[in-house]
Amino acid sequence: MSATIIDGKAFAADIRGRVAEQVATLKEAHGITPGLAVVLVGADPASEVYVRSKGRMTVEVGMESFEHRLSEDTSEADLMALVNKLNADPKVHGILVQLPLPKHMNSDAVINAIDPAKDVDGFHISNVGLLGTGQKAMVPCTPLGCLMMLRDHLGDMSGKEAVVIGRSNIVGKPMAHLLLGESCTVSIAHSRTKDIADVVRRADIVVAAVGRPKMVKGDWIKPGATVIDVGINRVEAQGGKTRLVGDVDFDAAKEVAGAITPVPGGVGPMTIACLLANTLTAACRANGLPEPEGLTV
Ligand SMILES: Nc1nc(=O)c2c([nH]1)NC[C@@H]1CN(c3ccc(C(=O)N[C@@H](CCC(=O)O)C(=O)O)cc3)C=[N+]21
Repeated sequence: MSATIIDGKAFAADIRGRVAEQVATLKEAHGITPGLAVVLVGADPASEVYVRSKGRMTVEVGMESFEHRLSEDTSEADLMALVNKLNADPKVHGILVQLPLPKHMNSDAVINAIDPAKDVDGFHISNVGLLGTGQKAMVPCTPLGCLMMLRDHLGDMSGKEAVVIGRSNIVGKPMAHLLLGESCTVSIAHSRTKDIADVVRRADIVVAAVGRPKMVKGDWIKPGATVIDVGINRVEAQGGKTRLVGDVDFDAAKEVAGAITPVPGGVGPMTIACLLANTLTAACRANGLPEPEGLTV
């Protein structure tokens, strides 16, 4: 038996279409154009690619895109000054400071300087606390995208065993909170987990977010489980080229799983779609308007 392949690319395009419709309505009915500011410090080539595609898709859904590129040796004080300026700018509804930041900066301090209402990454301590206590928050884009795919594929998840592999602040921990919100029984496995294969084998839902290529083996997967692969690992391929692989051994896992997301074309495109959804949500909330439909938790 071969698993259903969850098409994140198509799903993300659908979400962007829904965002675009609601942006058009917001413009017509209220004269509001949602704006997203992306700040990139330094010139990491991978980050450049993501920032460019974020900017393009922001414009495609009818929003305003503001890109700020700062040199690698920018001081933390100068970055903070930019964040404060964006906080005060009424045309900016969402702010994303691309991570990782250069080593001389304190990322926590920078993130926590963002107005929580504009924190479309959902990384501010205030949003983390709101999510952790089940209150209305800005939800981090990657876990939100994973949840949307899970809801679409499974519907009701209550009582299911979910195992999140990875305990990062940007994926693992918020993902666990979202799954708890769906009434799953949630475990978080990580590098120190004993008998990780056995822990993963109990899962009806596996979310792999460790950043280690093909770490999750086919025989770790319970037959019929739903597998969400968050990993985006660039590895050497033939002819001196590189290619992207996930944290899951896809070819083996797809023979056992009920459904699985591919890499590329799975979680990655959903992350950007959810960033746009969060920006729309932020613009609605900033103007006291109802939440966009079908785009929030
Ligand atoms: N403050 C902040 N927020 C982020 O959300 C953030 C960040 N910093 N830093 C970097 C990571 C990475 N990230 C990705 C988004 C989309 C794809 C994506 O669309 N990937 C495509 C493939 C792209 C390719 O071919 O390289 C896919 O998986 O199909 C990947 C990675 C967001 N990040």
